[in-house]
Amino acid sequence: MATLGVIADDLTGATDIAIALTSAGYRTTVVLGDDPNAGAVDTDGADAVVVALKSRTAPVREAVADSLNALETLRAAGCERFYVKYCSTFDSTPDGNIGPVCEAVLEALGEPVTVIAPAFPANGRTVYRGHLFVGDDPLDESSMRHHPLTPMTDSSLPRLLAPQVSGGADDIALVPWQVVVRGADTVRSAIDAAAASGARFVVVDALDDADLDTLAEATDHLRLLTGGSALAQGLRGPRDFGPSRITLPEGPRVVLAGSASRATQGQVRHALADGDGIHLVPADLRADFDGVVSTAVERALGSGEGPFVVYATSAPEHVGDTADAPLIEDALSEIAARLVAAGVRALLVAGGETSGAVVRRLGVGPLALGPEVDPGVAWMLGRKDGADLHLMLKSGNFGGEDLFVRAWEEGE
Ligand SMILES: Nc1ncnc2c1ncn2[C@@H]1O[C@H](COP(=O)(O)OP(=O)(O)O)[C@@H](O)[C@H]1O
Ligand SMILES: O=C(O)[C@@H](O)C(=O)COP(=O)(O)O
Repeated sequence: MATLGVIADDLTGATDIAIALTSAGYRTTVVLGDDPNAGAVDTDGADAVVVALKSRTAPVREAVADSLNALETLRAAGCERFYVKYCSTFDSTPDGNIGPVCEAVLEALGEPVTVIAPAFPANGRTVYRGHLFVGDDPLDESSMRHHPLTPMTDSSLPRLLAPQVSGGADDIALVPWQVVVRGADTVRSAIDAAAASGARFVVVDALDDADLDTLAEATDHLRLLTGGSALAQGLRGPRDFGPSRITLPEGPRVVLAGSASRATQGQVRHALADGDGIHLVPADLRADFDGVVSTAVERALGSGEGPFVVYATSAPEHVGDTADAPLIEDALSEIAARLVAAGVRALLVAGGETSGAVVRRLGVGPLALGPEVDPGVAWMLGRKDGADLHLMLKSGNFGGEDLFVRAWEEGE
């Protein structure tokens, strides 16, 4: 029976935390939240189950309902401890749903307090004095300021959270780094003291993995944790896994990049220098959706050794009207479906929303985790029409610049 249940707000986030949990010693299964069979998925033998939602940009009411449904699925699978996984860049405007989802899950569990811990040091996300940094920059000065769906204009986690929870600023406390370095017992006392004075959401600073290990130990009495994936690395699972291996099938090396994030833009440019690709332009899709999709599929199927990249964005000026986002997601999903129907058995998809759209269109069942290629990025193995399907679902901002080339060399 699984003991840890994770509610992840997007599919790449689900992959990311599945990687962290596996390295922490949990046998982990990822199920899609809107898979009609999700409730019946066989999670026997799993130590952790991750339900992947597509709720990051959903309206509050819908995100809360989906998250509470996921909680029920996890409880039915035998989970006793829970984790709400959101993005390490805390993608959530004042109308965002991170606060409402955390509050709803906390209340459904009848628990008094949880922590807010988006830090992911290996990918440059750190929290100091409650401010979230991306590399050298506060969140609101990073490329997240211009994200097409969740532009971030503040870096203070307490300030971002206050309008989203019912108790406002009084519901939120901060455990600063100066307390974190004093060790797990001190952090546990600080969290309990914050709860005793009425706070239900405790933001905890973290500059490196050691700080997150301290936090994981300090919170082993809490039934609900919330954060990015890196806090999960500090949890202690029951197993010790060796490195996992895969053999990628022969065939075109197709990358479907819907992400407009800076890391993806660099990866697209790097891959185009080594391979070939096609730029999806919303106006062209509106004029002749089927024609554009057919051309992309034909060219991808005929591509050679290098990666073939179908991309919506390779430069900041490509990011257009956010109203075009669903059109691009539809086009990339349709291209994926036609490629798989034509026999392609490995696809790399960049972007959380994009990955969610593609995987739902493909109708892939539960995903098993393969080797980690970069922090938070791994090949996953699903089944489609009775055959294996390898998927790399990459968070927009993750991965080295050569990832779209290197990913395919992993299983050679
Ligand atoms: N040129 C563009 N114009 C409008 N929307 C775009 C463009 N390029 C990408 N998008 C949309 O932006 C969103 C990017 O989100 P996502 O896939 O989650 O990437 P990330 O992981 O980088 O956040 C997708 O919905 C995608 O369709
Ligand atoms: O925590 C993270 O940064 C990732 O797991 C994640 O959720 C990234 O989301 P996308 O950038 O939308 O892929």
